[in-house]
Amino acid sequence: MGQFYIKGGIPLEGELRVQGAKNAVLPILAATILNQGESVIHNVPDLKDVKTMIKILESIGCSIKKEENTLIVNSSAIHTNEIPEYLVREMRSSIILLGAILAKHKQAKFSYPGGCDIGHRPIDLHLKSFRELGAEVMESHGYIYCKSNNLKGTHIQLDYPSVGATENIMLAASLTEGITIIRNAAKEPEIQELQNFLNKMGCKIKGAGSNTIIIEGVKKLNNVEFTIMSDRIVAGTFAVAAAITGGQIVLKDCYIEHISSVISKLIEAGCNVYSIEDKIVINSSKKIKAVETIRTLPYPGFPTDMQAQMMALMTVAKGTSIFTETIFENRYKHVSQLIRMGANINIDGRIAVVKGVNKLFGAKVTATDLRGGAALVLAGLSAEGETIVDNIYHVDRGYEKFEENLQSLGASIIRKE
Ligand SMILES: CC(=O)N[C@H]1[C@@H](OP(=O)(O)OP(=O)(O)OC[C@H]2O[C@@H](n3ccc(=O)[nH]c3=O)[C@H](O)[C@@H]2O)O[C@H](CO)[C@@H](O)[C@@H]1O
Ligand SMILES: C=C(OP(=O)(O)O)C(=O)O
Repeated sequence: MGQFYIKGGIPLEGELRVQGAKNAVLPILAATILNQGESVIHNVPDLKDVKTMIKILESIGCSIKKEENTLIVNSSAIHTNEIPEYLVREMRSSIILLGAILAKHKQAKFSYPGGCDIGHRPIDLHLKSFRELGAEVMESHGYIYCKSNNLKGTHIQLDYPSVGATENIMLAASLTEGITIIRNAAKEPEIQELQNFLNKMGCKIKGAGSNTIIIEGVKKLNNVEFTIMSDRIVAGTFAVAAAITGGQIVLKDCYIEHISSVISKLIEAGCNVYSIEDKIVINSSKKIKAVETIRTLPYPGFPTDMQAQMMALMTVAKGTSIFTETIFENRYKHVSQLIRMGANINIDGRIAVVKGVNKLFGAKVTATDLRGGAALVLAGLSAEGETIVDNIYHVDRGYEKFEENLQSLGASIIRKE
């Protein structure tokens, strides 16, 4: 399953280019099946989830060429709308293919998606929206059966601004006759990125980034070439790595406005953070102050995908921080592992109270999910002695060359298979 061996206590220093965004590239890869032609996608991060998405696309008949960080997807010879169950179960994002397959192939059979164990993660909003668009959706024996001969543009009011449901509706509606309006849509930058990609392919979508998205269905799409934006969660993770080690780093090719909620907490914690063009500079003196409250919220609120990493930082801050995880009900699995390293954390339901300690101590810990695993690596970088993080395949879902990038900033971290 792989392990990281980390020797803590080295302040990180240097410059790093931030990888392409996982949560942008996955729905965009799903969207490549819409044009029945060629999509050239640059800045694709080399991640386990991307490899799974490639396998899924190949399993339905797409041909894919990889040239370094560029993928060329040809979707002209898709021969089935059934995706092998073991691939669907490998990651949550497989569900996004349902919207694309419905739009293009009018029929789909799917099992429920898998992914990290961070909560129940229902897909009721996705399925309700497909029904509102006119699809027949049936759930039986663990499978979802969808038929969509009569899709029609409509008004969809989401009960919650779900990222995945918003993306799925955009994909399903893009080739659907009429106008679809999504209200209470998710506003994440990855939604805007999907809109940019789809419009470059010939779709007519506007409003992404606001809570109302308007999709005018079109009949045919064209070939497309697109470059994936940088990953705001990876940028945030490295910013915290600098903060927790008392380091000074520069992150290149990223947009500070995408992580302003994280940056404002780092500034509150005593770090000096600013941006110059597409670079973010983070200076930390290691005298971290506790941030009183951290409440995860849909964008532009504090991202749930940064909660674990920020908690690792608060374990060594002066004072007490209170975390409220409002998005996923089971996203505190890293807490028991941080406690093994000497952290003082108490959980009551969705609240975690973190009392800062002077230092953490190296220990053998287990990654239980993607961001929780990254948080343990950050804790290890600051801890006294050696930390061994087990089950790092979780971390490989979202971080390209994680240990190599940390090494380039001076960290002592090696991978053992
Ligand atoms: C690949 C990707 O982009 N993943 C991101 C996406 O996940 P994902 O798209 O799964 O997240 P959602 O925004 O859909 O989920 C947010 C909340 O809504 C609930 N919900 C969602 C759909 C639904 O049909 N019913 C329902 O109740 C979920 O259980 C969760 O409590 O957004 C999350 C929230 O920012 C991030 O943590 C994930 O990294
Ligand atoms: C939870 C995450 O991803 P996914 O939705 O792909 O499980 C994440 O990126 O932190």
